[in-house]
Amino acid sequence: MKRKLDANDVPSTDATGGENEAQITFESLPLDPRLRQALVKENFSKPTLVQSKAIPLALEGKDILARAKTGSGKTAAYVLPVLQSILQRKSNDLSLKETSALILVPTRELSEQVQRVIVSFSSFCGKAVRSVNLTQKVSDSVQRAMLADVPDIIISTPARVVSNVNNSALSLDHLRQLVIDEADLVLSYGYEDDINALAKAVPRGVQTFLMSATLTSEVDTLKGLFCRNPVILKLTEAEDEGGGISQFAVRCAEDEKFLLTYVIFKLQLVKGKCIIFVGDIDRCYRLKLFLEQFGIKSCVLNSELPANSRIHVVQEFNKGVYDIIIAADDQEVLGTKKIKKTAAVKNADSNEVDDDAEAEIEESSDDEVQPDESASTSNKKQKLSGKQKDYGISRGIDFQNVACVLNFDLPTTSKSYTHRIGRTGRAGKTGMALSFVVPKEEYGKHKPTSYPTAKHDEAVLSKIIKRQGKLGHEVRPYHFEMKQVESFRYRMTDALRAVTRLAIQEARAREIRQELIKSEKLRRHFEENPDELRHLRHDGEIRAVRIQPHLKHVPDYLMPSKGKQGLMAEDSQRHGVGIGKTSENRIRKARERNRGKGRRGAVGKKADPLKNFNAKGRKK
Ligand SMILES: Nc1ncnc2c1ncn2[C@@H]1O[C@H](COP(=O)(O)OP(=O)(O)OP(=O)(O)O)[C@@H](O)[C@H]1O
Repeated sequence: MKRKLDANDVPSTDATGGENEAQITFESLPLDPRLRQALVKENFSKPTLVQSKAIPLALEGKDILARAKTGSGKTAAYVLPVLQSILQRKSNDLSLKETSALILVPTRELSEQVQRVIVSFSSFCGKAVRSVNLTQKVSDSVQRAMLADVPDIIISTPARVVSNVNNSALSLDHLRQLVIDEADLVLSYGYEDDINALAKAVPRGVQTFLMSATLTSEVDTLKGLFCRNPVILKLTEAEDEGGGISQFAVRCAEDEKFLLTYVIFKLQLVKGKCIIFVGDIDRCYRLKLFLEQFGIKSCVLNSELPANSRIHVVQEFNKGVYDIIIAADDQEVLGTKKIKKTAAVKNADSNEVDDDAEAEIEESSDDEVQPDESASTSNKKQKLSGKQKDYGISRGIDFQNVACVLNFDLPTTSKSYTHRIGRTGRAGKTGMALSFVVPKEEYGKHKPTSYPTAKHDEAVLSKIIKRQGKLGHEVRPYHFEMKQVESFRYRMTDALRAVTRLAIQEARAREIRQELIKSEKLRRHFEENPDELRHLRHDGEIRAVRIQPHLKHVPDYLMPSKGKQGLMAEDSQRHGVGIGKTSENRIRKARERNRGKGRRGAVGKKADPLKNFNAKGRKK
């Protein structure tokens, strides 16, 4: 039955993180020893703000509506109370079999991610906790069998739950806890009908958690549908939304974006893992192929890749197989675009005005983030609004240990910027955000590579600066010593020239072909038609990019005499963008290796045509 409650019946509690509360530790929380063991294994030494506020209240059985920034640890804030409650009930009756917790998320990726967190936190619980992710790709009969075993926890998109409830494979009769993670996205991803159906199916009295990075009218709707007098946690940490992250903006022309990216990664000016955000899918592959020319490995993430591959890419990045991930916020691709003034969005619980709702670029594009394919058809047709599209692909995904976010193409809104930079500096760690900003006068000068939204960069940057300023954070200008960097231009141009439109299309198609080859669904078809598989494999081997082995190393004469520091203008050197002794040493060693090669083999100065060219063409 529907449990529409009027939130005004009983006043909600509003907590902020600014208060100087007694420090809560995990030891001080009444958690099962098996969960404590898992916390140690996971290196969770102290709770994050949202955890220290939400867990004690949740353990008391309160409904929670928590807004906390991306990366603030919201997952454990509900997973621990959910596990605790299951273990507590089972301590009285180990044979208890009931599905008592339902966790709803908007996408398959998030389902997988949440299940991984549950598995690691219940790793010392033996068979006491069993969870099933309904979005995994298994046959209906396998899924039915898993559900017949009555798992304790279901993680799913709303659509999958509804279809399993409708065909009686899943019963929600014994549900005790309901979590809606990324609550602000769930409705906008086209699950409205499913959510309404669930509101009727969920029993009265279930403890509800609504976790969200922003409080929107969608969250308010969910609160009305599922919550009883929730405790509302609006958490703003001192280091919230961009705190702990050093933010820099580099004004540069379109082609300089490529030049600087080459220099930054080839000379390892940035240490650690990096997410590069670009404006669309083609840019993803252009940059990937460009970096490949210099022997710099990266992987791509975009909405064109099937969900399975996206999950795989993030896992590989998290495992350290790749240090660079190039993510296309392809929701930002503009078919027709215009700047519109949107009506101010009212916050869910007050008359506060969300100042993100200022000027936004209205988008009309065919690229959509794909929610669960089984979302109600009518809703599936519903396009995501510009605001929701803005940070669809990476939102909520836990990219681990990201040292730097590079906005190769600036996003179109300050809110999207906040979400992008939230991929670094997670769980109290520090991070760096570097954004390329194309000045108005530079826009359009470099046609083949110009990105259409770049003409708004300066306007967007002022909004970003304003928003970050309100939060007490500074976006500082960063200057490279362009005279030094220029010496790398010839190589940059050479590499960029090799990355033709055809090469990009080929790389894009190749990625999809690989997915076809890997597809479970097509396996039988390929078994029956081996020639087709052979053709696909063969096509995959064609390489449309000219190989230029000489680009893979950096000749000595290109390095400034002062080392890498010489690439940064003096006012920016003190910010020390990732420069450390270790990488300086790496460069020194690389130079020594190069020198060694020159002596040993034929790759000496004279044998390198680029060096000869430069030696004549430039003053050294
Ligand atoms: N108490 C803690 N100690 C150490 N690491 C933590 C702690 N809490 C969370 N983390 C780590 O911080 C990262 C971010 O956590 P999580 O994904 O739960 O954030 P989130 O708030 O859900 O972010 P998003 O809104 O992007 O989904 C994860 O890698 C997680 O393992």
